[in-house]
Amino acid sequence: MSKLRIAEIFGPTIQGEGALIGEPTVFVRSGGCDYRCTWCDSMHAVDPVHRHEWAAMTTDAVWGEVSRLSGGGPLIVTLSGGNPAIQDFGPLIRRGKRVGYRFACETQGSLAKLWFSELDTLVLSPKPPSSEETVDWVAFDACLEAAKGCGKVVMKIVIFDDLDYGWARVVAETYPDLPLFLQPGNPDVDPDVAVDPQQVADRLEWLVGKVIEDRWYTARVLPQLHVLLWGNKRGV
Ligand SMILES: C[S@@+](CC[C@H](N)C(=O)[O-])C[C@H]1O[C@@H](n2cnc3c(N)ncnc32)[C@H](O)[C@@H]1O
Ligand SMILES: Nc1nc2[nH]cc(C(=O)O)c2c(=O)[nH]1
Ligand code: SF4
Ligand SMILES: [Mg+2]
Repeated sequence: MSKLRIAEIFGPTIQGEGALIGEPTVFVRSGGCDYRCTWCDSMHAVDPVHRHEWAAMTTDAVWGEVSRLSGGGPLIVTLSGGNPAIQDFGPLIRRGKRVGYRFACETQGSLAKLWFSELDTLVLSPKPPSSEETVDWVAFDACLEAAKGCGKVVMKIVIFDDLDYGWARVVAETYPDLPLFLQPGNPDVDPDVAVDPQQVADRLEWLVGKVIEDRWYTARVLPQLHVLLWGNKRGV
């Protein structure tokens, strides 16, 4: 049986971002990503220099760890990374759903997978200009197509500056049916550097101000709750 490359499995903690904010969840963070966002807060799951820290695990082993951490659950399992869409999480989703677990996945929308249709929530997070990545919208649309049958699909856009904000406005107009979540970018991605809560609040206030000024009433603006609580610490 082929193995999954796993950077870390942790929780239960709360989902700190987006549509499921505040909900208890166990994270399965896969290793490897087809992007290199300048401000990625999870480079330990992206850069192959960390490959030796990633474990090759069978679906059964991943499931065993999720089950142990959640004390038998059920709860919602969040697949993140890196880009989880590089790998086949279908068997894990089916294993968990048999016993009442639900599954969410965070991905940038660059690779479509058939197993998206088996998720409860798919979070697509196309990357704005500040990431220095370029979105392949054909691939993004293929993700939407693959997700047909999934409970719900939402879009979450990270905003660092005015350019990102303007970009997000255009993207939102292109995808009016996707519930939209905006989150301010966190420039402090070093896990050993403390995050200043006042700066987090200032960035949030800046973004809220812009959304309200523009009467952009379909956008929901949220902070990264885990960053407020724990900074960029790993495993929370
Ligand atoms: C680490 S990514 C992993 C999943 C997938 N590769 C993606 O980017 O959607 C998880 C989420 O964190 C967001 N993120 C990453 N770095 C961030 C930062 N410095 N500030 C705010 N959000 C960030 C991403 O945009 C994405 O929504
Ligand atoms: N608590 C918590 N919430 C999160 N939401 C998205 C995360 C991610 O890195 O994908 C994340 C994370 O790493 N921790
Ligand atoms: S796509 Fe996600 S995991 Fe990959 S580099 Fe960008 S933020 Fe990091
Ligand atoms: Mg994160």
